[in-house]
Amino acid sequence: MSSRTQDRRHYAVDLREFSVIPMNAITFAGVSKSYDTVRAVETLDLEIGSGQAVALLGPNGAGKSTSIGMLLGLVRPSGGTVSVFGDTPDAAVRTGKIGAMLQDGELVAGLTVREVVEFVRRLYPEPLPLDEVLSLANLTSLAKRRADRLSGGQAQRVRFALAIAGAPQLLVLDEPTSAMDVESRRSFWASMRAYAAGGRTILFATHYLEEADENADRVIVMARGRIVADGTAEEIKASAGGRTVRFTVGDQPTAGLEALPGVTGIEVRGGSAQLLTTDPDATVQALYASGIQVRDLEVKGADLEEAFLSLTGDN
Ligand SMILES: Nc1ncnc2c1ncn2[C@@H]1O[C@H](COP(=O)(O)OP(=O)(O)OP(=O)(O)O)[C@@H](O)[C@H]1O
Repeated sequence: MSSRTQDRRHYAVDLREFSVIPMNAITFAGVSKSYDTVRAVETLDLEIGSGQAVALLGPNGAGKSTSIGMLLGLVRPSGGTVSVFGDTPDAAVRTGKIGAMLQDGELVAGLTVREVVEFVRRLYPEPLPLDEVLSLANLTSLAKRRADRLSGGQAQRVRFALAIAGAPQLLVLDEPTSAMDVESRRSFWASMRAYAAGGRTILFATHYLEEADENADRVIVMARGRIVADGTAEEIKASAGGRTVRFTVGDQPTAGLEALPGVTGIEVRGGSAQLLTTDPDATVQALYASGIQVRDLEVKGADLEEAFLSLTGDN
């Protein structure tokens, strides 16, 4: 075989491998983190494919920020390895593959919005065009304003602009809308979706369940350092009790409702009862057979809030 044929074969094999094995954007393999006696993250195994928008949802202290810190190379894991597009977090940050918007971060005093964004853009090898960054972050009309004289929501938009300035393939946002009012939040998520539309990967931590529901393809719920659920918002709702059955019960005794088939939770207040159930048909049949006089019966999907509380054990 000539060396030329050998070269060509080698090339063909490489190409095939490249197309068959899609690279994960994020891999956590057996990752844990302890701060002295506090076990912030238990053994975490997680793969996030390229192009997904993923919400990391969980109550205070669940381990979200610690996981994000490890992803960005800011926190060293106590065990396991984190990789980003096959690289270490440090290398991925250095080469501009990750952009991040963290919970705080002062904006440079005395510079305009345009100057701050331009300054950061220039740190990256292949940044987005300045006008595109300003437009994506909804900052075009604020470009000449001083960055240290903005409202909380406007300052968050500048932080978002800085996070996308280097055209990162992975954008990581830690509770990005915590200081925003409803309107700012809506416009922020529109910007985020516009950025994600180019096949980029987004990971964001949030306490707001409706944000996860509306903006993520996949929702990962963490509690006490562990993943307690992982799926679409719909799957998570279904896995945590599925449906609610509501009805008016008046002042009749309600003992025994919790024992009806499928029921995983019950709340009785002001003459109305609400049952969380995995099997609404069986629950309703048994309810009618129980002798309780049921009025205004209604069955609907549990919302993500109920699912979340049930999964994290915070109810
Ligand atoms: N630098 C630190 N030193 C000691 N303990 C820490 C440190 N950072 C976090 N922890 C602890 O680790 C646990 C996980 O915290 P982490 O901030 O990762 O959770 P979180 O889900 O991001 O919470 P929040 O939503 O409140 O930001 C908590 O018990 C927290 O008190």
